[in-house]
Amino acid sequence: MTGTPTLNAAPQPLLIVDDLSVHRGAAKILDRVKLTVEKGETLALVGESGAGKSTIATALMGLLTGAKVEGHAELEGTGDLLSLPSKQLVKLRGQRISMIFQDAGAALNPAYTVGRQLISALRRNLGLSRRDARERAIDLFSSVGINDAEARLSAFPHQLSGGMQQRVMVAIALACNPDLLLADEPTSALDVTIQAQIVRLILSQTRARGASCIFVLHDLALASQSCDRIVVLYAGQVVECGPARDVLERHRHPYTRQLKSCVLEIGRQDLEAPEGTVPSHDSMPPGCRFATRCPRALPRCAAEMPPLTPACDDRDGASDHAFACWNPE
Ligand SMILES: Nc1ncnc2c1ncn2[C@@H]1O[C@H](COP(=O)(O)OP(=O)(O)OP(=O)(O)O)[C@@H](O)[C@H]1O
Repeated sequence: MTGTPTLNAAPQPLLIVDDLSVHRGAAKILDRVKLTVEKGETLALVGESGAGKSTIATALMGLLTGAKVEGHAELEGTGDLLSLPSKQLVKLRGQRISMIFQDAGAALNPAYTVGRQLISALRRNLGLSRRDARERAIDLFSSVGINDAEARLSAFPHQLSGGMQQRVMVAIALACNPDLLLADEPTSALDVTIQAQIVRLILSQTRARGASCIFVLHDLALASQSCDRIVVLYAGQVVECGPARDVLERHRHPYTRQLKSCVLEIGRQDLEAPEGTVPSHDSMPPGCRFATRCPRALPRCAAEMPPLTPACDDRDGASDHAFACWNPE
């Protein structure tokens, strides 16, 4: 028998996104986005409003409407999510990949109790009996910190606080032990005092299940504290990516520096807002999209798009830290 070299083979990533582009009419909302999510890893997508973070998450869920999607998103054992027939995608949602939305109040159905919404997800996806699904729903509610879980099953969404509604969404998203959780700024509609609790809850629950998570965040500091790797997006493109610590402490792209100083210096009188505005999607420059706001821009930057380049500055190339800039820091 001929041996096959599988014993020492590197584990396959859970998700490989390759050249994901999204067009809405003439506007190119995402431009050849590449990212990889390892099994059990938490990846943060950061960037200012309009960078395309939610579009990535929604495209992976197959929920984008009115847009042309190009590229590939290989989910291990499933194939390309972007070209799966919708019947297969429906089956996959909840079971292998699930999403927590920005506003739980809007995502939950106001006409049904939260228990009914969770129990029906469990019955539909796992084929549980009504009684087993109810028991599992109580366990899930308890595991996400909902007190008096059994009684809360009969609450309607409007009877719960925003934080409780988001805990319900976390329970529903994790109900069927998905391999990949997409969390799209799940705390943006919440009081600051409970934002950190919900972020911690999502990360601890995903990690406890060995699942991977793509976390959409505005806040680079929060991303670096809570996630393994970071992808920084600007105007639909990846401008820097790598291990969270490298991106925060050894950033090379001037935009990452600006994001970082916005977070670290917020509240200071001398905070320097980036000058200029993000170019409009239907008239993007041929070169770097950040060039018009960049304090380090060279003539070349406006004319030629910089490719993602390995940073090679850390741990003998063991890190996959990379940046797209002609004049990096
Ligand atoms: N349904 C839509 N129709 C038209 N344009 C859209 C639609 N959804 C998003 N866009 C545009 O796509 C771009 C990316 O939006 P997206 O919501 O993905 O950004 P984001 O980084 O998640 O921003 P935010 O942090 O504000 O949610 C924006 O310019 C937005 O205006």
